[in-house]
Amino acid sequence: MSISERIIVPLDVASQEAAIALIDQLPQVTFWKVGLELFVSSGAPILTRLKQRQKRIFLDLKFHDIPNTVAGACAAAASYGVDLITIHAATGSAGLQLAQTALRASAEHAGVPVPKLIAVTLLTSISARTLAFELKVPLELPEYTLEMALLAQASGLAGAVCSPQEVQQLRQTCGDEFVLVTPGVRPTWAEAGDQKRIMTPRQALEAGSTYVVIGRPITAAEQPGRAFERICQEIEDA
Ligand SMILES: O=C(O)c1cc(=O)[nH]c(=O)n1[C@@H]1O[C@H](COP(=O)(O)O)[C@@H](O)[C@H]1O
Repeated sequence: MSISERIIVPLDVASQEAAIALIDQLPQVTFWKVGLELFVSSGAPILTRLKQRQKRIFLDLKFHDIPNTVAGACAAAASYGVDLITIHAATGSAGLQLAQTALRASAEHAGVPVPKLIAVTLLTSISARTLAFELKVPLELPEYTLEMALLAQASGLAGAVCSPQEVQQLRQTCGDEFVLVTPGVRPTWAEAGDQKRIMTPRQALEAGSTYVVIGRPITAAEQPGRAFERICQEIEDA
């Protein structure tokens, strides 16, 4: 995989028109993420538009519900023929297992490749302080994310989403085949914004990320194409 193929760019915009404009502005991006904002506002047609352009798709709807409901949602998502789908690890093993089984059956029935189901361990906007004092989780943050990744792996999932700060530990424990996707990635010249547990793209890939998700440093740049190229160059110069 080339460096540019390991960068997933989110289409965090509110309309299909805005999404298409961004896709056409960044022809060098091969892997796009469709998240809650765009999918809720525009629905599935954006997936068809991406496929027409031979793009890979990360359908990031972060499912979190009872087992029967997440399984149904994963089955529906899998039938679109996307590459990656997210679910919260906190759904628990019964839901994760049922979702994985339903997703596989649905993809096979639709005759599309089976998407990789990956579990969000802990959102990258959550700090150690918030985990302890708001969410009342009695584990240290690195231990909690590792436990969530192991739960996902034991439930048959293909990978996990974590911050770059935990990715090295997860890579060492979960092995080379486990897909690790890290948002919360910021070049030194970009603002952190609401992300709390950040690293640079190069550090994240060196620490073991399979893919990095980089949004606003690219999409909010004056020249998104140049920002994307600059990030690729900074990784390659390492
Ligand atoms: O699942 C995700 O992609 C995700 C998980 C997470 O823990 N943190 C996180 O930021 N994301 C997504 O990654 C993207 C990050 O965007 P930027 O902060 O603009 O780079 C957003 O689309 C988030 O929805």
